[in-house]
This record gives sequence, C-alpha cells and structure tokens, in this order.
Amino acid sequence: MTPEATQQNELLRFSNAALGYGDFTVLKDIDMHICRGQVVAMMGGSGSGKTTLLRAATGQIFAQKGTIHAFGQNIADTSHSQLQSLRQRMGVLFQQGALFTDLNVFENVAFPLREHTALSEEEITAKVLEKLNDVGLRAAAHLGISEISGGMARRVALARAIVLEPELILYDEPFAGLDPISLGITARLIRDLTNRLNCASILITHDVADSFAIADHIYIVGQGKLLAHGTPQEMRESTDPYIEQFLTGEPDGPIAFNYPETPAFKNWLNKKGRS
Ligand SMILES: Nc1ncnc2c1ncn2[C@@H]1O[C@H](COP(=O)(O)OP(=O)(O)OP(=O)(O)O)[C@@H](O)[C@H]1O
Repeated sequence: MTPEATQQNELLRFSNAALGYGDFTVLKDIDMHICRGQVVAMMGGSGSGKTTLLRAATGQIFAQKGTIHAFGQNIADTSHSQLQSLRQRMGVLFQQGALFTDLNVFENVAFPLREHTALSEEEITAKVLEKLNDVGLRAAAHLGISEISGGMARRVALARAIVLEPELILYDEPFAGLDPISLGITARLIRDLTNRLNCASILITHDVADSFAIADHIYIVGQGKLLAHGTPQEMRESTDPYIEQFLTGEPDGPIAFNYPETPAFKNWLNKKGRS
C-alpha cells in the first residue's frame, strides 16, 4: 500500500501521546493506530487507562504531550465545530447503553437520525429497520424497552450507535455482563459489522477469549504505558510475565492488585492524621 493509501485508511493515530487529568499522567509514550476494516482491542487491568484512551480518541480530553489524529486531523487543533463533525464520524457504545425508556426500540434507534439528519419519515423507517436487521432485532422494533432483555438492549444500543454509519466505532466493555452465548454473538456481530460497513472498531475489554477471536490487533496497557501490542497470535506467544499473567488471569504475578499510592493519597492520609 502506498503511504497515501495508508493515510486514507488510517482513522485514528496516537503518536507519542501522554494522557491524563490535570497534572496526573495516566499513560505516556502511547503509539497506536487503527485503519479502516480493522477490529482493535485495547486491554489492561482495572484503572490502567483504557477509558482514558477512549476519552482521548473522542476529544473529551486532549493529549498532555504528543498528538492524536482522527481522520487525519490533529484533534488538539480543531475548532469546536470541527471537533463536533469529527465526533459525528464516530459511534460510541458505552457500557451502560443508556436507552431512552420512554421510547420504544424503533424510536431509540431513530433518535440520532432525527437529531442529526433531515431524512424523511420514510427514509428514517427504512434505515432504522435496516440497522435493527443488522443486529437481528427487526421484529422487535415495536417493543418497549421494559419488554426486552438486557442482551437485546445492548444490541438496540449497538443499532443506535451505527445508525449514522460511523467510520470509527468505539465500544466500552461491550461484553461486560453478557452470558457466554450473547457474548459470542456480540463479538461476531462487531466483526461482521466492521467488515460490512468497512469501518474500524475499537473495543475496550477485559475479555481475552472473545476479543482475541475477532481482533486484528491487540494493545495491552499497564504500568502507565503501552506494554505490548501485536496480533492475537503474537500476544499468545509472548513470554513477557505481565502479558502471560494478563492472558491467563493468574492471581500472582507482576500485575498488582492494590491501587498504587500517590502523593495526593499520602497528603490526604496525613491530613487524617494517619500514615
Ligand atoms: N476524571 C478523572 N479525573 C482524574 N483522574 C481520573 C479521572 N478519570 C479516571 N481517572 C484516573 O485515571 C486512571 C485510569 O482510569 P480509567 O478509567 O481510564 O481506567 P480503566 O482502564 O478504564 O479502568 P476499568 O477497567 O477499571 O474501568 C485511574 O487511576 C483513575 O483514577
């Protein structure tokens, strides 16, 4: 592929990025990218910075150092309206799908179209039914949110996330709380949608088996940095003790259970008269 073609296909790139909040840096030296047609999984222990990465990708927080490019544009250099249009090219599926309980399944999926497009009622109906069909729920269009199961609600939220046909879809813990069958189906669905829409999908997940089954590339964060990345096969073959512990879920190893003590915590404890 020529460099131009690579650039066109590249939807998101972190270059030597440091990410955090105020003076607190959660992750540094982050280099990663994702291209059209790819499913990428971002993994790491609790509090390692996965959600922080997602916030940086959508421009909710800016890089403390380095750059983040979305669709070829440096997010830090965009105006408010440019950032809004970049975000419209992204679909975000939060862990709590947050459906509107006073709207039925159809209206939940139609909502972004009514908000952001001038499509006719007929076009909206066609598009919503098409997306519900994509997630296997065309015949559930008329149901109320209280009438569907938790797994179905996730799929409705997915249909809503893809209804504007985003080029980049970010999934925050898409498998959390799903039974093994729904989990496998959701994983397959993410892979199929990525192929069919020719978009890119980023999964933030703890689930090794299912994300490894569908991802093209895995990034593992921990200890404030990118620890490793590669294809699922390369990760499985890694002899790095951190990666091995992460993949096998062993309780003993380099991954600490305790949240590390920070100067802010020590100050707080001092004020309580403890040390
Ligand atoms: N708004 C915030 N202000 C300050 N610190 C924050 C904020 N949000 C998160 N953090 C801190 O950033 C670090 C990374 O948090 P983040 O939510 O990105 O982790 P995570 O990998 O998504 O964790 P989990 O898997 O448990 O959801 C944590 O130390 C957390 O306390």
